[in-house]
Amino acid sequence: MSEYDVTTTLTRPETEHLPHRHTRPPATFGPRQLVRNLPAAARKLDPRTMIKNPVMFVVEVGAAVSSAFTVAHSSLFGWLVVGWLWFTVIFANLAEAVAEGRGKAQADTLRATTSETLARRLSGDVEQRVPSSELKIGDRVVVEAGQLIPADGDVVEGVASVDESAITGESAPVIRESGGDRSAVTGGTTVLSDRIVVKITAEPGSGFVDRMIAMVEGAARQKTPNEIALNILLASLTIVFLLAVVTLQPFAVYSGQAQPVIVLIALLVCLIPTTIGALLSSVGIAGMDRLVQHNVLATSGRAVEAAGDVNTLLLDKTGTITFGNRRAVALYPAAGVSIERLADAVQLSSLADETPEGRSIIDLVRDRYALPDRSADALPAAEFIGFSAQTRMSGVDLPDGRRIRKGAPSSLRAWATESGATGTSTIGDTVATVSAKGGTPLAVGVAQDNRAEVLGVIELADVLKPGMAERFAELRRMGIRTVMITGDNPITAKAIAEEAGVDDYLAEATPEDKLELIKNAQRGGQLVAMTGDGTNDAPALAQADVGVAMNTATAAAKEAGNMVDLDSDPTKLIDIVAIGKQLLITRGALTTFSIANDVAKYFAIIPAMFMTIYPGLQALNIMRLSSPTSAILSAVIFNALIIIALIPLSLRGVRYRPLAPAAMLRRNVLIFGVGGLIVPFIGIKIIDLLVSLIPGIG
Ligand SMILES: Nc1ncnc2c1ncn2[C@@H]1O[C@H](COP(=O)(O)OP(=O)(O)OP(=O)(O)O)[C@@H](O)[C@H]1O
Ligand SMILES: [K+]
Ligand SMILES: [Mg+2]
Repeated sequence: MSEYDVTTTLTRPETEHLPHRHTRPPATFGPRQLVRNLPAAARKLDPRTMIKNPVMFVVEVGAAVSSAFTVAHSSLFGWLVVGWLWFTVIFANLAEAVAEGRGKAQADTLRATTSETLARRLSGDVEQRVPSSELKIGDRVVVEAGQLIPADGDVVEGVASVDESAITGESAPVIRESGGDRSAVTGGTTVLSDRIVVKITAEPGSGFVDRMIAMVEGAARQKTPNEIALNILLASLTIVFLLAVVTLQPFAVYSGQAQPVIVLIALLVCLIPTTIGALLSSVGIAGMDRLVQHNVLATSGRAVEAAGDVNTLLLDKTGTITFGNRRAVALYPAAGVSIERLADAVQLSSLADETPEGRSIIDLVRDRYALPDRSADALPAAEFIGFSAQTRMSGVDLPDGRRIRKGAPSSLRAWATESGATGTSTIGDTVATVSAKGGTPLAVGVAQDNRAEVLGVIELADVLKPGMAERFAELRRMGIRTVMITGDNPITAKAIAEEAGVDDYLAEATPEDKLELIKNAQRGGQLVAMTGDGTNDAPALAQADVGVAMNTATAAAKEAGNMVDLDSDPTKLIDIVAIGKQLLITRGALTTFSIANDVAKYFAIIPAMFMTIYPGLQALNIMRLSSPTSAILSAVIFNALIIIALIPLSLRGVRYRPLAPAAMLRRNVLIFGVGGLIVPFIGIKIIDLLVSLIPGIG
């Protein structure tokens, strides 16, 4: 094996890829937020909005009926109950409004990037200045240093460094270039150097940032299947309690003490699961919001929940585990082939290869082998074959009948054999050596008149992002298996997999293989997360339960996934999983608390309510509440205040600890179940002591 060039220096990896733990400061929560969001909470009183939350809708109807009843039979007790019933509804709306309000602040910052600019649209080679709002999909625009990119698109010409801090909050510039997996640019970001031509892929107003705004504002939020199921359960409980309260009345009538409507309504509101009914949606919104703080944008609440239960993580190699700027660093001719002949073939095969790999090959050949500077235009009759992830090859068919190809060694060998190559290839050793150090070998071959020959190998080098091994170990501790999937050959895959510390790898994977792997895992009951950046990852990103596209990814990949990591850090999944788990635990804890709470209220107030009718119940009245009216009013007040008291928990989430699920469950049932049973007794008693001081109540 001969080695000609190992001195080519690697381009410095982009800082954008470094897995830094970028977090935005969490929004603070205090009484001021509550007051500021009161108007928004009041707007939500519209019954058409309320009906989406059946439990709180029942409370609103109850409050309205009580109001009418109290107008007819005015009493201090009546007006106090009516007031607190309306507070209950408003507090629930406040929880949601506060959660949404935090997103609005994010949205305002983002909206600043969507301002109108003058775009330099190309028609043919002529430049026209048009307002960015008039751009259409498919338009090509020129953007130069210092200018704003007018809308989302793909770079089709040139390389530039771009300042994306407006959306990522990260000030280090990123490289965007045509051809590869780093071609996508976002409207509202600024070109810092050079000149690029961008082909618009989204109409202004429906681009990435616009979708981000809709997401963080909650406008695009839909209830997840879990939330819908829980809502159905809560609605059913509400009906059960409604029946229970209604059937109380015949007993009361029988004993000559028919209860006023307002008392029955108050009792009903106390018994139905208002706590979780009020906080359910803010828990979901807060989960999304916590992701934004970690620089992750989720487009589906369902994905956030699924993240909490993920047990397999698939990762693309190039651009995800490695930096993704694979550069050609050396050429190795096969035995009996001169370096000049190899270099010439390599150049011809790459003249029209617009991938970053292809361009780096041209740079290498020109810099190191001083070949005559050919351009694709100088070979008008040549037919260039672009790279595809399916063929794993690219090349050229020349007018003289020669067909040159370069590509993954296995694909190239198959092509060479098909094209008439005889004898064994002499590049095996080189392929093995390059692969063993984690590089990507590309084999080069030529075919003419039923004869084909393998000419040598190009070495592409790529660098692992730092800190991968420790973070994959952390994922392992969380019970998540990591699998690297790559289009690269098995030896390269093995070398990188070992260095990165993933549990398993799949090499020579086509986009279909990636998709199939995910479907198989899902059939086996696994919940699968996938991170990737390439257009060839898009089908897999779409199929995965949690599809996280790197921010550096192509538009297709970003579109297909249900999350985008603005930091392009594949190990961000650790945070995503923790946030998902926290969301599930918080919701479970609040549901447990809410139901335990309601049961306790039943036993706290029923004896007090009926003690004058059935003096025997006095024995059960362990709380010694001062009077039936005081008992009922206290329970209603407690029921409303507990919502306000738990808003911070619903926004912040229950503290997540990496415990086994069973231990976690036990812990939560204990704290929130038992807590939910005890707290009302104490709370209602204290409120009763205060309320009984009011003349006419006690
Ligand atoms: N420009 C190119 N011309 C010819 N062959 C290429 C070119 N770029 C890559 N290849 C070959 O095709 C294989 C698949 O490349 P691709 O970028 O699709 O990988 P992938 O499936 O995205 O996996 P990963 O990104 O994890 O490496 C590479 O391993 C390489 O052998
Ligand atoms: K309740
Ligand atoms: Mg890729």
